[in-house]
Amino acid sequence: MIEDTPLEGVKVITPKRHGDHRGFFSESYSRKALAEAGIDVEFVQDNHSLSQAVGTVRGLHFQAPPRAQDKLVRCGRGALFDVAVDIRTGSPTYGQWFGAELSFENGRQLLVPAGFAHGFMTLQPDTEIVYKCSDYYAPETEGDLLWNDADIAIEWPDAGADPVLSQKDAVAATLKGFVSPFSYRG
Ligand SMILES: Cc1cn([C@H]2C[C@H](O)[C@@H](COP(=O)(O)OP(=O)(O)O[C@H]3O[C@H](C)C(=O)[C@H](O)[C@H]3O)O2)c(=O)[nH]c1=O
Repeated sequence: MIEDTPLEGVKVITPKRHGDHRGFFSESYSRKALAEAGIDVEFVQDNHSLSQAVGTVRGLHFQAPPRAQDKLVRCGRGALFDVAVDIRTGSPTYGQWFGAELSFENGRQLLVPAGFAHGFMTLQPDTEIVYKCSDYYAPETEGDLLWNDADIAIEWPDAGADPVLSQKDAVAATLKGFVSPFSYRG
């Protein structure tokens, strides 16, 4: 199932699970199935990270053009609140966010297109995130925005009362004064 969200191009994707007495089987990614739904992205790199503490926040991150990344995000173990923020200058939803709980249990995935910052907060210990990227890691093009920026005003779950952050994320830029490398092509 592929569901639209209020942000153009951000989709919630829930692949079918075939359950039986052993457990389940799911095609967690099919380029053909996505293309048939009008989502034609060539992913080239898979990322996998483990966050041990509940309330770990990673983000809000992006890579700037020409190394911008589309991401297809899922939760391999545990649960997390995954967020996309529209940072395309001129977009009618600039600065707006969409979030969804992704978990091993619900099998839900979030498609975060290039032009959107991405971040998440873990909701269970030892949560693993697995995501496909449409371009390779290019640290020289990385940008970030503060996870709790007052103007973006993401309604994070309570688990983030005392978040675990990287040093980089703790001092990320605010939306005020941010000059986006992305422009909206309506
Ligand atoms: C992103 C990345 C990182 N690394 C290395 C660089 C560091 O030595 C180590 C940790 O990197 P970082 O602290 O940037 O990892 P996260 O904080 O999880 O960053 C990611 O978190 C948010 C949610 C994202 O969507 C991005 O994919 C990415 O920015 O992995 C690599 O070798 N390749 C990579 O593609």
